[in-house]
Amino acid sequence: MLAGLAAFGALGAAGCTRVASASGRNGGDLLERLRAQGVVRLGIAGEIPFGYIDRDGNLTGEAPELAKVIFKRLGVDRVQPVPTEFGSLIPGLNAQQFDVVAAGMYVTPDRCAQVIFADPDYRMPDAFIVRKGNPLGLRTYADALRRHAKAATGTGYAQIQHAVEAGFKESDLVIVPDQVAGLNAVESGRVDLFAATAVTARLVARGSAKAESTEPFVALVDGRPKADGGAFAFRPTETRLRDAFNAELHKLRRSGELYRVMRPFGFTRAEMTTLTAKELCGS
Ligand SMILES: CC1=N[C@H](C(=O)O)[C@@H](O)CN1
Repeated sequence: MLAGLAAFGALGAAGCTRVASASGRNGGDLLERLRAQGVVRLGIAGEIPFGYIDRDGNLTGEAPELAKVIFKRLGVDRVQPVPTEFGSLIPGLNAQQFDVVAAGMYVTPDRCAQVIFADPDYRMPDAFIVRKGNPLGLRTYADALRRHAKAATGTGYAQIQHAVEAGFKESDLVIVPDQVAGLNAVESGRVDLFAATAVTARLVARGSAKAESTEPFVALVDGRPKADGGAFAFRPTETRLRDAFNAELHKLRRSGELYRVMRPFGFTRAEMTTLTAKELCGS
């Protein structure tokens, strides 16, 4: 199920851009349009297990699989991937390159100023990829700061903020395109750690002879543990689509099907959550 990630570069979505209809801009009828088209375009970031293309060329991951179930219930039969870098997901969504972000994106106040989120479908701590044996003993951002570790994370990742909250200067962080580049940077010794979601770190380091993932840990904000939950993101005008999506998500959660969809991707009951987007947006 967790088959390898097809190589993604920073694929643009050229050719996918289209001009929003007036009603699309004011949030009127995207759901109706998607129903008529029979297809919804999902922005993904090539990250196992969240959203990726498997070795057979098929779109999968917790978010696309959930999207398939939910959009079918909403009357949209097909999903179509639009791969891009994680840091390009919000700009791509707002530039109409795809209809929804299906990449397990954390709901953060900064992002809530740019997009609207469904409620989180999972919660997750961070972890590091470090050299085998963890020679610097890096278990948290505070450890990494104390040990003057060279820290890396991915473009646009929430972990940039987590590291900065712990005292790192943003300009001292090495920002790489994705988790595969992060693993390579650790393996080659260019950096001491790559910070990611715990499940990303675990899965990308699995099988590496030179690197391993640390135990999961919760990032701190203002000295307090930070709750991180990942969700689908929509353009700010698309409240009707977001609300319809949310209603189906809640039904799946209540019936236990949400967990059944997510479990094959390495999620456990500990990662299921009742956090809301509103709570995580801070409003
Ligand atoms: C699924 C995911 N979440 C984090 C974020 O939302 O920034 C980053 O670690 C990138 N990948």
